[in-house]
Amino acid sequence: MNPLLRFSFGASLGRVVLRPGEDPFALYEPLQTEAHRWYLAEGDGSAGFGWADLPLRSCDDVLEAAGWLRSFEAVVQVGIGGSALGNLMLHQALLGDTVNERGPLRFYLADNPDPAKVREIWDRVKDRRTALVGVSKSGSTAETTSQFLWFKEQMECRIDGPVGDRILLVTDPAEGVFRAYVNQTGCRSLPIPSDVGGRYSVLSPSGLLSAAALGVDVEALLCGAREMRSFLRGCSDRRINPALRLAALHRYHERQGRPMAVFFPYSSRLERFAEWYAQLWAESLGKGGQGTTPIRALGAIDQHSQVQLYVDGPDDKFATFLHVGGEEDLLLPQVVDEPLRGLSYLGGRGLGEMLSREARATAAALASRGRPLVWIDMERLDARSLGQLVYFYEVLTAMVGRMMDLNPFDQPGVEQGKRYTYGLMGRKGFEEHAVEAQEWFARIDGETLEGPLGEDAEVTE
Ligand SMILES: O=P(O)(O)OC[C@H]1O[C@](O)(CO)[C@@H](O)[C@@H]1O
Repeated sequence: MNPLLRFSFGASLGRVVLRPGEDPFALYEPLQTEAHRWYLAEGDGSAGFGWADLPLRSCDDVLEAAGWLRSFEAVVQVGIGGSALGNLMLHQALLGDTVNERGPLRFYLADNPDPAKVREIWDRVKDRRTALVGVSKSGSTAETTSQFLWFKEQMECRIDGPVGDRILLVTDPAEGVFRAYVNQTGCRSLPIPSDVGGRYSVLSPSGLLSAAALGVDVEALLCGAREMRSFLRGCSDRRINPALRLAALHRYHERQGRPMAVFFPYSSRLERFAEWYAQLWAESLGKGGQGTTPIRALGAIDQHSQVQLYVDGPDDKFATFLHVGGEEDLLLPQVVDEPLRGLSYLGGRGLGEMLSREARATAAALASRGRPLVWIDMERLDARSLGQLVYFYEVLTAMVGRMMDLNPFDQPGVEQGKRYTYGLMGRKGFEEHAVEAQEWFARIDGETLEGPLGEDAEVTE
């Protein structure tokens, strides 16, 4: 078994109604076996499977470009979705939220095209020697390309010399506007391999570049991913392979009327991992009327927010607890002040010890109500173990998609919105989409209540 992650499935079935002799794992046996065969065959050559071999790719080009980025004082990365969430996830998990306060290189991610946010980033970097990194698999996403244009223009107005000397684009090797810009200007670039989709690209230069520039050991990250890859490929026993087991449980609980998949890490450093997971899960598996909704939770914060609903609300969720060990603990003092005597049970205990016990307590509370869950123990959180976890979730998601008989690598529902946006922004060739979007929106708008709320309304207590 893999050394850094341990999976416990014991309490995971919860209070489900089983017919005599029914075994949820047995129910899915043929699908599990087929999904594993499909994974080993790398999707039988179907598009989008390039992520599976990313851990085998050399990262020399990333390390070289990261060295170049470190010659700047600040980096602005424009990118969204899979071209942003992986970066934020790696930075938080391995460098902490205060990385900008510590390091000589400041990093800002311009994902949402919100003018206030963009202005704020610019105000922070405009007086520094700044590099502009554009990350986009397609090289055409409007949120990313628009911000690229804006930051490039600001930089052009402010610096001497060609702005291209400060630009690096991470994009498809052959297609898209970003690639055309690289070909035309000769600016620096790194590839996102053509058969790797955005949300599966964190182990490609898309996710690795900023992490390496800020000091993450990306070789250790890839090493962890390689370890998980060999483990999951080598273990075809569906009762031992944790990805196969968990895939069957996710399917089972969806079919049992639990359309929500809660991801509940007990570590502030994994809050963004939950966001990264949510995109991977939702975009890969929400198709054709199927799919479970990923819910981001954080221990212990959500004990004081969502847990009431998980324990006492409808039995419609399947939770994954992720417990992290090996962290530095902070010891609490013995309580001597008279008025604080009621807290003496905390004296001499650790904060980390408490967080860890709270994870157990919450999982136990759910189990006591028959709510299904799976428990993952991470021996410690470092680049290697995170590489294992990332790769595990990519394989799990892909295999669940295969068991659902859908394509886990496309996103037709998102593309519809993208086409409407292009149309509404006046992009040539998307005129019909603009008309269609306006027609649909008119129907939504048509339902607006007449008059501003409160003006004519009689308020009765
Ligand atoms: O990297 P790109 O091509 O700019 O895409 C950004 C994001 O947009 C999507 O295509 C749709 O949201 C995601 O899958 C992707 O991560």
